[in-house]
Amino acid sequence: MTPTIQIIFASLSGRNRAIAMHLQAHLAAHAQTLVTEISQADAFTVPQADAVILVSYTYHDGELPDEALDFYEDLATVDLQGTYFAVCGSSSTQHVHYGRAADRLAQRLAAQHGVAVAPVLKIDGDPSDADRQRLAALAAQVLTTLDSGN
Ligand SMILES: Cc1cc2nc3c(=O)[nH]c(=O)nc-3n(C[C@H](O)[C@H](O)[C@H](O)COP(=O)(O)O)c2cc1C
Repeated sequence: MTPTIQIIFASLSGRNRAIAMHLQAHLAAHAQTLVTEISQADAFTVPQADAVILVSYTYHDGELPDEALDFYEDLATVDLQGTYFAVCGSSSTQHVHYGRAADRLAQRLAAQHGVAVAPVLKIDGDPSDADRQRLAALAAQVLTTLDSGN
């Protein structure tokens, strides 16, 4: 059966939106994909997908984006057993807490018993060609995991 993958992104200036679309482009031929901006995402429906990929920038002083807070809080009451996940995002090494929002999202997904398919993938600023390859590899890893898990 065709797996379903939800891609949820937070993006202020567009990098993480583009990353979400890039991931979708790699996944769409093999999975049913749904891309949602995080303030519009419903944490309670995440378990309906076979896998979820969160894509987020980091803001303030290593914090989650403001518009991600409701989703993050709601997630704390959701059982993600059997849901695979990956987290990635563009943030900036110019800041002390590089990409910490991505780490926090991954920790929350794991705390709710989601199954990580890969380590958090952090991108510094605009994705380079190498970063695009790492994103493609992440997408492939999600598909491989779903293929072997279903
Ligand atoms: C006010 C401000 C605070 C930021 N704080 C952090 C931070 O603490 N850690 C980090 O890794 N990046 C930080 N960033 C960098 C953003 O996460 C980075 O520019 C990211 O690529 C933005 O993604 P977007 O284009 O999807 O909005 C900050 C950026 C701004 C403008």
